[in-house]
Amino acid sequence: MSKRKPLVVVTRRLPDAVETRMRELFDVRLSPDDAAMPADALAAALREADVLVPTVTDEIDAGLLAQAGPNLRLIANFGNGVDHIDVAAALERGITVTNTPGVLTEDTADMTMALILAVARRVTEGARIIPDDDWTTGWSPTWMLGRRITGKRLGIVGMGRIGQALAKRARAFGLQVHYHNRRRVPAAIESALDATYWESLDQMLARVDIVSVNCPHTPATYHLLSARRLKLLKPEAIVVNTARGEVIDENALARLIEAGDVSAAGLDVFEQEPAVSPRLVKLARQGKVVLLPHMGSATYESRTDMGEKVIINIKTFMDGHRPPDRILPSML
Ligand SMILES: O=CC(=O)O
Repeated sequence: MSKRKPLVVVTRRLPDAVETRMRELFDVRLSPDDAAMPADALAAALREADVLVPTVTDEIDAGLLAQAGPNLRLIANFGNGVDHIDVAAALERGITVTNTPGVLTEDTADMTMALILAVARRVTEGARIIPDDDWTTGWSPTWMLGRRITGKRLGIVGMGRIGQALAKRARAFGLQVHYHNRRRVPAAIESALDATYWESLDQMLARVDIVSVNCPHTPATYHLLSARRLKLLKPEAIVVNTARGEVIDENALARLIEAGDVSAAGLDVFEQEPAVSPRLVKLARQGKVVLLPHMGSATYESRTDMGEKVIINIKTFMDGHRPPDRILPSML
């Protein structure tokens, strides 16, 4: 009697090469239309699948996990952040959860640097002027002035892989690197990055010109940049976030920018994606914030490599071994 092949259900379209490989390796059900999976379809997938491959757009909470079928053994997330999955509830049910770390580090750090430059030098605002036929006066000594970044202080909140990759880029741009992290990074890394550690996030925030959020969203980092902490920033400070919207109190940030207490922001992530606060959208129209639709890892290379990581995690798991990118309780 032939053994049933495990069913792998994928919630969104993945790069062609990844889908082709999955078809070769697994009994796979791919997304026909790339729409975010509605909750009832997600529940049905959890009931049927042996392996679920979700993305950040799938909210997998304890209630949904309670409906999982007995076959569901692995949730192989396509993406680094797993804050959309109740991992503790999954682990309690004996379901392994994996992610795709490492392969999107450089691209996300690039996008963070791009946002810093875009905000400080008004790149997106400037880029609209010619297509909108608004360049009537020609070059002017006092028009479209931004802020120099060379010599300024960058405060990185979360000095993991992406934070460190950002620090390298920032050094090349002549920024002074400061950071806050749960744990101080090893001295060799700190000295290679010429980075100054701040045990107190509050103290760092009061001293930096640019703050970049590069930590995961966990219960401990929810609204880490709270209204109180954002108020510690200098009025000319720029806030950048390519991690998760929930780490910043988005409404408080919008209020402070409206009041001129914080200068500007570059955000790639939001608290209620894909909905974005109308206040932030208004500020974007006024050129005070740059908003990107969650594009940090959006390169062909990252997305293909993420898919390969998902495949390796599934394959290793199916072969009876521990997949390399398991989320452990200590990471939650
Ligand atoms: O946001 C994207 C990811 O977590 O990989």
